[in-house]
Amino acid sequence: MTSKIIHVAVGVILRDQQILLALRSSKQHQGGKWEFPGGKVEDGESVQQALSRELHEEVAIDVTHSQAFMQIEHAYPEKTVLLDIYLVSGFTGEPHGREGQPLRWVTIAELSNIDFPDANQPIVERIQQHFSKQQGS
Ligand SMILES: Nc1nc2c([nH]c(=O)n2[C@H]2C[C@H](O)[C@@H](COP(=O)(O)OP(=O)(O)OP(=O)(O)O)O2)c(=O)[nH]1
Ligand SMILES: [Mg+2]
Repeated sequence: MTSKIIHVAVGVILRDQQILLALRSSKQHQGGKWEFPGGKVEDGESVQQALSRELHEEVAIDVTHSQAFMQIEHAYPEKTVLLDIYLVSGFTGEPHGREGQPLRWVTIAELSNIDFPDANQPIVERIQQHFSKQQGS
């Protein structure tokens, strides 16, 4: 078993106070779960370059505004991932699943009821905190 940590660029894509999710295919690691679109950072790429590339490849959007949000390291039995999560608040194009994967928009409250990979629980909590503070201020 390899001890290499897999670095993943993850986009929390926002539009009209909703967030875009994609269904991971049954053949993928954590298949059948909903995810924030994204993928592995390749050698020589910055995380933001990887984010832009992955979101273009997976959901056909071009990122125009993103900001670092949080990082999570999570050990699954078979691999350890470092999720590098960005808020994507500006993009061009209309999202669609370019790899045939279903997409859905959910409200921030609805995130609590989604079947995500285990690593994602702290992301959901942080998003909900972040946006409840913003609304209250
Ligand atoms: N994109 C994404 N990956 C996540 C999330 N939560 C989580 O544990 N992961 C894990 C699952 C995978 O082990 C890894 C991401 O890999 P990926 O399958 O998206 O990578 P990729 O797009 O480069 O795909 P591939 O070319 O290897 O098929 O991170 C999430 O919300 N979004
Ligand atoms: Mg991916």
